[in-house]
Amino acid sequence: MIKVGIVGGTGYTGVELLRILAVHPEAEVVCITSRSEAGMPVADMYPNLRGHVDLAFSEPDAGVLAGCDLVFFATPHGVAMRMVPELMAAGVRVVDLSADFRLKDLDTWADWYGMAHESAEWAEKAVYGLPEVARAAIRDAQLVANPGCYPTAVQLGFLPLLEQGLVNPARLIADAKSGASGAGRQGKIGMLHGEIGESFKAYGASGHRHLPEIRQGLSAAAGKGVGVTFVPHLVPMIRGIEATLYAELVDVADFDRLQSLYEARYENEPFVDVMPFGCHPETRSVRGANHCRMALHRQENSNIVIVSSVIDNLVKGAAGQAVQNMNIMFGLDERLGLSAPALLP
Ligand SMILES: NC(=O)C1=CN([C@@H]2O[C@H](COP(=O)(O)OP(=O)(O)OC[C@H]3O[C@@H](n4cnc5c(N)ncnc54)[C@H](OP(=O)(O)O)[C@@H]3O)[C@@H](O)[C@H]2O)C=CC1
Ligand SMILES: CC(=O)N[C@@H](CCC(=O)OP(=O)(O)O)C(=O)O
Repeated sequence: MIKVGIVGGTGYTGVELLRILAVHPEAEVVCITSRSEAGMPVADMYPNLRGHVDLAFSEPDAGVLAGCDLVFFATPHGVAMRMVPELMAAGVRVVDLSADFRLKDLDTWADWYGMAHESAEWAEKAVYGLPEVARAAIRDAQLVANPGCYPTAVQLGFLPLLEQGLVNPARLIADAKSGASGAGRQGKIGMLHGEIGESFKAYGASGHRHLPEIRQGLSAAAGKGVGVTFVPHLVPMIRGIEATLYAELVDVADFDRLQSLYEARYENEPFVDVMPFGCHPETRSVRGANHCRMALHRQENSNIVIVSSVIDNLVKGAAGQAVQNMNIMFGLDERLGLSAPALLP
């Protein structure tokens, strides 16, 4: 059994980790932290876990965490970078769900996250944990930076086009929409039901912290710098991200082979589903599941390829992908604990 600790257990990604790990045959959660709720039984806060999780929340304790085989950080940015070096020294493996170790350029990180990075050594050594790109490196990593939710949907949708050099890398557009759970559980007026219900808006159009992360991943896939326009939107649903992606095909004759290219690229990926050409994947088809479901389109007589990519932001966009990474790191079947299909309706 893998002894697992979770730092930041009261947030949405923390409780999603618990939901998945509660039925994982090879992992046992031995500690789950919350400073504000220390002492409270987890199942009192989250009754869906009654009968599955007997633990109570506890204060983060470096000694207890150092006794784990793997620690997940489900904390706001700025927390993991301060605690990880000690865990690394103790030989613990870490999957960080926050953005602390995702960017390799630490000046860019500091600009977007509003603080200086405090662990340059581990930012360099961390492996960016998108399994569909970095499976071999994840297997050997001590520290995995779990990708952001929007970056997961956007990168998986664009990757085959960029890896094959089929599109103009300077003009990529990602028009993405997220449910409200993407903003976490802490109270904010802008996230109240009365504020977001029956409404729909763009935000971060002039720049969002996921833009450098998307640019970093897509540039690596293209083997050169890319130009991306990324605009996130907030939609009045709880879970889910839909990213509509646009790219200019260099040679329109390539439209004939795009579908088979995508199918071949993701043929052996247990969590990426390429639907038939022209389908419109729905977020509800991945709700609660670790899948990214996508489909390709061509708009009449144009050279624009459109990819629609959907994920559950809390699963493939966070906790599910984190458990997928844990499975890879420990040499387990990647699908362990993650095989449940989506909830419908
Ligand atoms: N929501 C989403 O869809 C996604 C979120 N993420 C990322 O995952 C991380 C967690 O997100 P989410 O679950 O939404 O966040 P929440 O804000 O809902 O929860 C944060 C958790 O971290 C704990 N925490 C806060 N500050 C500290 C601290 N200084 N030391 C220790 N624990 C602390 C909180 O408990 P307490 O204060 O009681 O200790 C709480 O349990 C974030 O970095 C987020 O950006 C990534 C992908 C998707
Ligand atoms: C709807 C909403 O507010 N979404 C969040 C992104 C989700 C998230 O938590 O970002 P990470 O994946 O980087 O942790 C935002 O726009 O900041």
